[in-house]
Amino acid sequence: MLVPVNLKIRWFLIYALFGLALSVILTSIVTQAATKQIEEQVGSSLGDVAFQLADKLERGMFERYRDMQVSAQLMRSVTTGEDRLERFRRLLDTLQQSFPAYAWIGLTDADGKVLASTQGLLEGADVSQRPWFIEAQEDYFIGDVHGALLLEQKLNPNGDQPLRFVDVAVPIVSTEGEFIGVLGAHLNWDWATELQISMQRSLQLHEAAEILIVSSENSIILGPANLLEQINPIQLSSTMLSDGHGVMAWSDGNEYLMGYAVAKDYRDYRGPQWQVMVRQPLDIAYQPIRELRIQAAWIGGAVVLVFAVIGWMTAEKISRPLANINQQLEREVQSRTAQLTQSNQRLEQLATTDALTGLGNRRAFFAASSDMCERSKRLDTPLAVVILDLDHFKRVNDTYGHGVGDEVLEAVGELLRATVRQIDIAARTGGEEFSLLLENTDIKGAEQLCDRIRKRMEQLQFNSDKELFTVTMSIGATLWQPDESFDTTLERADKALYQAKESGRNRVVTLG
Ligand SMILES: Nc1nc2c(ncn2[C@@H]2O[C@H](COP(=O)(O)OP(=O)(O)OP(=O)(O)O)[C@@H](O)[C@H]2O)c(=O)[nH]1
Repeated sequence: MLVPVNLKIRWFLIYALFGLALSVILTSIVTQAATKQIEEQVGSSLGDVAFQLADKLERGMFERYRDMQVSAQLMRSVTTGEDRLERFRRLLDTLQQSFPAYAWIGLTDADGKVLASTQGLLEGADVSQRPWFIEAQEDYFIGDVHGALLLEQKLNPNGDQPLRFVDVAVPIVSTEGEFIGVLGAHLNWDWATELQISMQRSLQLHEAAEILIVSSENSIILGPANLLEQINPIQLSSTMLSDGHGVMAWSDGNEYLMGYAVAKDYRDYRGPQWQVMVRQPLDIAYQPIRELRIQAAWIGGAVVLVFAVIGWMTAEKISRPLANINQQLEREVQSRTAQLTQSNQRLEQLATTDALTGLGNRRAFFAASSDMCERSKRLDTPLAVVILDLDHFKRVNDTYGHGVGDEVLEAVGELLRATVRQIDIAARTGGEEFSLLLENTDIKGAEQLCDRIRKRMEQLQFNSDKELFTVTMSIGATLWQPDESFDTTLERADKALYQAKESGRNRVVTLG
C-alpha cells in the first residue's frame, strides 16, 4: 500500500525545518563565539603592537631626555676656558652621531642666544621666543611634533616633505643654583616613522592594518597621509585610557577593530603622552567569520538535506501503519454506515408497512397523500381517493376463525397490488379497511377501477376447513379538490362507502 504523498511531504518538511532551525541556531552560536574570539585575539594582537610602539617611543624620548640631562650636567661644570664652546660643540656633535635622529642640538645662554650647536648651525641666533627655550628655563621640556622654519632651510633646502621635529630641552643651572642656559635638541620625527615601519612588520598577518600616533593634543601626528594633522575622532572613554582594544566607529563611517596604548611615564619623567592606535577595518578583520559562515551554510544545507531524507524515510515507516489503521477505520465506518442505513431503511419500512398484507400502512398512506395532493395541484390533474371495506368480515372471522380472516386480508392486499398502477398508492388503513390514492384519475376512471376490484374480490374463492366461500367489499370513491383539506376528502369518501354499505354492500359509490 502506498503512503499518502502529502503525509510524506509534511513529514519531510517538518524534518527539513527542524534541520534548518538546528543549523541556523548552531551557525549563530558558532559565529558569535568566533566573532568574540576574533575580536579578542586580533584585538589583543593589535593592542600588543600599539603597546610596543608606544613603549619604544616613550623609551626613545626618555633616552633623549637623559642625554640632555647628562650633557647639561657635564656642561655646567665646565664654566671656564677659552675653548669651552669648541668642546661643547664637539660634545654635541658626538651626541648627534650617537643617535642619528638628532637633527640639531644647541646650547644657549640665559638670554636665549645659541652659544654652541651641532655643526655650528644657528650659532648666534636668538631662540628666546621658542617654546622649548621658554619652557626649559623652569624645568625640562618635551615638545610635540612641529615644523622649524630656520632649521628646515638649513637641513632640508630641497626636500619635498617638510621636516618635522620633536623637542627635548633641559635647563642648565650652575652649581650655585643660577640659571645659565638651556640645552635643547630637535629630534627628527622620521625617527618615529622608522619605528612605525619596523612595527608594521609585526602586522603582516593583519591585512590593511594601520598604525596611528596621536599627540597629547589629540592630533594625528603619524599615520596614513590622508589622516595626518587631523583630529583623532576616537574619544577613548576613561576606562579605555590605558591600553586595550575594541570595535570603534571612525569618522569615515567605517568600523575598525582597534588596539591602543598610551605611552607610559618613567619615574619622575613625564613623556609627551602620545597615544598609539593600531586599527584594522572590521570587515577585513571579520573575513574569517564570513568564510566560517559560508562553510556553516554548506554544512547547514547538508544537515537540512540529511534531516529531510530521514524525514522522508521515517514517513514511510510511521505513516504506513497509520495509513493502514486509517484505511481499516474507513472500511469499518463505511460498513457501519451501510448497516445503519439499512437498519434505518428497514425501520422506516417497518414503520410504514402493514405486516400482514405488505401494503403501506395508515402512516404511509397519509405521508403519501400530502405529496400526491401537491403534485396533483401542480400538474392540475385529478386525484381519486378510495376507501374499500370488506363486507361482514366479522362473520368471516367468527365462522372460519381469525387465521382464515387474515388470509382473506392478505389476498385483498395482493389483489390491490396487482390491480393499481405503480404510481398509485394502496394501503391498509384499518382492520378490514383499505384505501387507494389514484394519481391522474378522474371519478369515472376511479369508478371503473373500483368496480374491477370489487368484481375480482367477488370472484376470489377462499378455502376453510369447512367449505369454500367468497367475500365481497364495498367501495366509496371521490376526488380531492385542490381547495379542500385531505381530511374533508376522506370524510366524503367515507360517506360514499357508508352509502355503498347502506345500499346493500358489494358495490361502488362515487361522490363528486
Ligand atoms: N382476521 C382479522 N380480522 C380483523 C382484523 N382487523 C379487524 N378484523 C375484524 O374485522 C371485523 C370488522 O367488523 P365490523 O366492523 O363489525 O364490520 P363488518 O363485520 O365487516 O360489517 P360491515 O362492515 O358493516 O359490512 C371485526 O370482527 C374485526 O375483529 C385482522 O387483522 N384480522
